[in-house]
Amino acid sequence: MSVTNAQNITVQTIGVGHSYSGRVALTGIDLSLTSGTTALVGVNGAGKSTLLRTLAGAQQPDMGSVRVAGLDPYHRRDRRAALIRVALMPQTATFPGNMTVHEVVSFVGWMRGLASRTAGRRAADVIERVGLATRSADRMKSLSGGMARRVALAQALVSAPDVLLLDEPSTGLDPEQRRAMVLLIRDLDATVLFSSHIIEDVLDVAERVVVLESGRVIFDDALTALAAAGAAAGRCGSGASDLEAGFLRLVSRSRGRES
Ligand SMILES: Nc1ncnc2c1ncn2[C@@H]1O[C@H](COP(=O)(O)OP(=O)(O)OP(=O)(O)O)[C@@H](O)[C@H]1O
Repeated sequence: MSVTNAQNITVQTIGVGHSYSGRVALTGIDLSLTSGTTALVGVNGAGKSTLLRTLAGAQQPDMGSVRVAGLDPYHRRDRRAALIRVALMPQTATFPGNMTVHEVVSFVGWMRGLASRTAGRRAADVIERVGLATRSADRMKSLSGGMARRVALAQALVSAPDVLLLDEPSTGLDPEQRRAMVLLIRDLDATVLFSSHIIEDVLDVAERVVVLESGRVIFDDALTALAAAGAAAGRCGSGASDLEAGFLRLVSRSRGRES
């Protein structure tokens, strides 16, 4: 079953491949994402971060092409217009420790083309949305790791991009913060692709799941289809366990084909 709407594609990859010093990270990736939330899952080293950076215009692939709202983020003519539409929350982010939370978020808004007053206002809004309003005037060096993750999300949200790419957004958060992050992602009005190792997060948020294994897409369908595959294999009967069983079954089948 296809879960994309060909008329409303906001991000697309065509035959994308990438290697690092001969080690293949991505190969033959054809993906179309439209509005809604998609989870990107895979074991360590499957290629998730590489794919997210590639879609964000942050890492030019060796092969194939990327389109954001029909624009090529790696072509000089389109790059500026494409990059305004897409934002990446990276897996690890570093911040200048002496800048305040409000300054680091509004600065990113300004860098992404907002007038400075608008950037300041939007920064205050998104800082509130990520639950850090009371820390807005604090210096970044005074924040915990989990709070810094939420600042990274606020930076991604500040320019209200059409496409949000979130690299393991809930990693390093305590259960309460994780829950808040999940609810926030669920309410985003954008095309969202987020990577995660936490199967409950996928269950709570995503409509669609893309599974990467050794740089290839081995599954791209509705969440319910992955859970159904897991239930058939393991007869678990609980959502998260069915998803996990579906995921493990896919990965082991894919590895069986390779060996
Ligand atoms: N900058 C880099 N230089 C060399 N190899 C890299 C680099 N970044 C990633 N790789 C390699 O590319 C492959 C895919 O890595 P990537 O970080 O995209 O996977 P991932 O699915 O995000 O992993 P994780 O879940 O551990 O974050 C891995 O084999 C990794 O070792």
